[in-house]
Amino acid sequence: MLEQKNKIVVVGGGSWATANIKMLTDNTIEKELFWWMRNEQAVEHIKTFRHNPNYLSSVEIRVSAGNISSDLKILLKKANFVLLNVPAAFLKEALQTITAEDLKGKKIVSAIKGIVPDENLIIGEFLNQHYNIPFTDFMVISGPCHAEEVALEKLSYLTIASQDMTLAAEFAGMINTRYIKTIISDDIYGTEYGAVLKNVYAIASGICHGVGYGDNFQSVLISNAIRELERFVAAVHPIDRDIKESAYLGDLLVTAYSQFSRNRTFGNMVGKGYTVKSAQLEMNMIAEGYFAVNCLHQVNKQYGVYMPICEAVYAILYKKATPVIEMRKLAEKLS
Ligand SMILES: NC(=O)C1=CN([C@@H]2O[C@H](COP(=O)(O)OP(=O)(O)OC[C@H]3O[C@@H](n4cnc5c(N)ncnc54)[C@H](O)[C@@H]3O)[C@@H](O)[C@H]2O)C=CC1
Ligand SMILES: O=C(CO)COP(=O)(O)O
Repeated sequence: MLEQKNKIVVVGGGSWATANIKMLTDNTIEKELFWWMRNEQAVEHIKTFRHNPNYLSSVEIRVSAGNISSDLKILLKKANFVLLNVPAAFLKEALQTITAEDLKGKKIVSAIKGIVPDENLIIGEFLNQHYNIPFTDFMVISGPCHAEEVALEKLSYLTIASQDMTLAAEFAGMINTRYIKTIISDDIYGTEYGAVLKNVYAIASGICHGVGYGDNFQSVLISNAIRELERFVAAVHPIDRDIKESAYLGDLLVTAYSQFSRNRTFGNMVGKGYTVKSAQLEMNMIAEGYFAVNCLHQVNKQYGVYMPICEAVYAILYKKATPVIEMRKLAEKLS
């Protein structure tokens, strides 16, 4: 039997949350949306003016004013789907007022492309270990898709991954629109880790650009990056997958080359000589790869995968290695 109306709470107030709200409201399947963000001022602004003041401000928000709140616990009581959209580094903080009981029985979708710091866990693992979410109730939404292009209704493809493919198809049906096509997959580990890694490679791409390498070198860097990504996901979750699919290669390409990429922009600043702190302050947006590369460095101690690009980015961001020297050393290892 069809469950009444789907009720979805979107968690997070940044660009991707705003873009997801747009997709969900442009999609014609009947549903009720709730939106949580921590910033009270932004909540009041959106209720009054129907636009997010801080991110993707051009998007008209069509969520009932009464359904937008900074109280997550209350919103969760009304929802059967939860779409997580805060950067991984702030996920614990965002969920600090709730318990496993508040999420019990709900279907959780992660749109986060990061690793929870300190825990060194991807989102599915984190929710499973800390909130008892069964993997069969968990989905990942990923793929090459910048929020800014969603705002412009540029044709984009998203992959919904879940161990329960029927559930993935159900959620895909709730977000596809004229400009969003959906693909479903059962590879939650590869989809999550692939998205985490491509952010680090986009930082590497930005650093290279910042220190003066051209398109010729960038293409060699990225072709090495997809092989590094493939080695790592094969070590963590060895299943038969085609790394050329858009959730893996496509997402790497868009993030490494797009003008909209936060990770590439951040890397470019670091390559040009900004300190990590000053680049972060200047951006007002989050480059997930900065946090992820530290976590990956720890996680890979267990797997021992050869990851020269990740190690170069780690050395630059966490060990104060000089970008130009580190990139020269990396260039010797690429083929
Ligand atoms: N923006 C995009 O095009 C896409 C983003 N994603 C993923 O979506 C997730 C959310 O990223 P975006 O919406 O892009 O973020 P954003 O960079 O647009 O916005 C930053 C977000 O972080 C929050 N934030 C900043 N500092 C904070 C703090 N100290 N404590 C708590 N929260 C804080 C802000 O409230 C805001 O929600 C990330 O994992 C990202 O990788 C995935 C696909 C596309
Ligand atoms: O994941 C993204 C595009 O698919 C967004 O990447 P950035 O966070 O680097 O902007």
